[in-house]
Amino acid sequence: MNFETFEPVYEAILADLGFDRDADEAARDVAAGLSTPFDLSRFDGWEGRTVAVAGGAPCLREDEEIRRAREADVVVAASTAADVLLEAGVAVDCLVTDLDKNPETAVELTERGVPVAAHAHGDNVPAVREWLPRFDADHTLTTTQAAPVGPVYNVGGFTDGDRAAFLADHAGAGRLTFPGWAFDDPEVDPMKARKLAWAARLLGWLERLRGDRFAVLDDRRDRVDRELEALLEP
Ligand SMILES: Nc1ncnc2c1ncn2[C@@H]1O[C@H](COP(=O)(O)OP(=O)(O)OP(=O)(O)O)[C@@H](O)[C@H]1O
Ligand SMILES: Nc1nc2c(c(=O)[nH]1)N=C(CO)CN2
Repeated sequence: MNFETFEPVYEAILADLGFDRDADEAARDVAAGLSTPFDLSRFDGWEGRTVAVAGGAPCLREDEEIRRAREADVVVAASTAADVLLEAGVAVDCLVTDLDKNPETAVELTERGVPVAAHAHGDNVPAVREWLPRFDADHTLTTTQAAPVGPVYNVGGFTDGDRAAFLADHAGAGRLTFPGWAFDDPEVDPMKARKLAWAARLLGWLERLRGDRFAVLDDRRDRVDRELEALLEP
């Protein structure tokens, strides 16, 4: 997805969650100064393949969810999903993170040559300054939710998990599966619940754009469809 397509939805997210576009742009610019270009053709091998987009819900630890990740051709892990999968012996092909929970895992993965998509936004500039320089730049894709500049990319998405799905889609992924997702997780705080509601809308948008249906949305599709009608109406 290009930024022009993403921008109206991005603006709606900012308005709903009270985040500031100027702060996102400032974070992007800090990240740009600490980044080198990343060749996205590196993900060409994902084309047409089954990609598991692993989320950070507690259910990821269940055997069935681990199995779904293991069976995929490619595993893209959002944030802490990487630690759970690595512990279970499932190889991770890419980590998508905004650096707030497991940056040490990200350092380790880039050192092993596994690409990490590191996201800069208005509320994580200290983490960007601290951690980006520690990553192996050859294996670091820097992302923003604002307009892309130079070595900082935006292929759509907001939370780590849905950004991972947009990245997989951008790379031409075939089937997408979603182990470790729970939109109605009673354990999360109110802000996280609102972010998860956006993750659901963004995945709903992505499945429409792909002409696809993600089983992970089956219990929530009516609600997401209603919300998308309001969001995407001209
Ligand atoms: N119940 C859930 N709790 C947390 N994350 C979930 C859940 N269900 C799906 N996810 C997806 O998994 C991703 C990784 O979750 P995790 O809690 O490990 O990371 P996070 O660093 O807090 O994510 P973010 O910063 O994007 O909120 C989230 O970004 C979200 O897209
Ligand atoms: N400005 C801002 N942007 C974000 C934030 C956040 O807390 N602040 N959290 C995200 C995923 O959790 C993604 N983007």
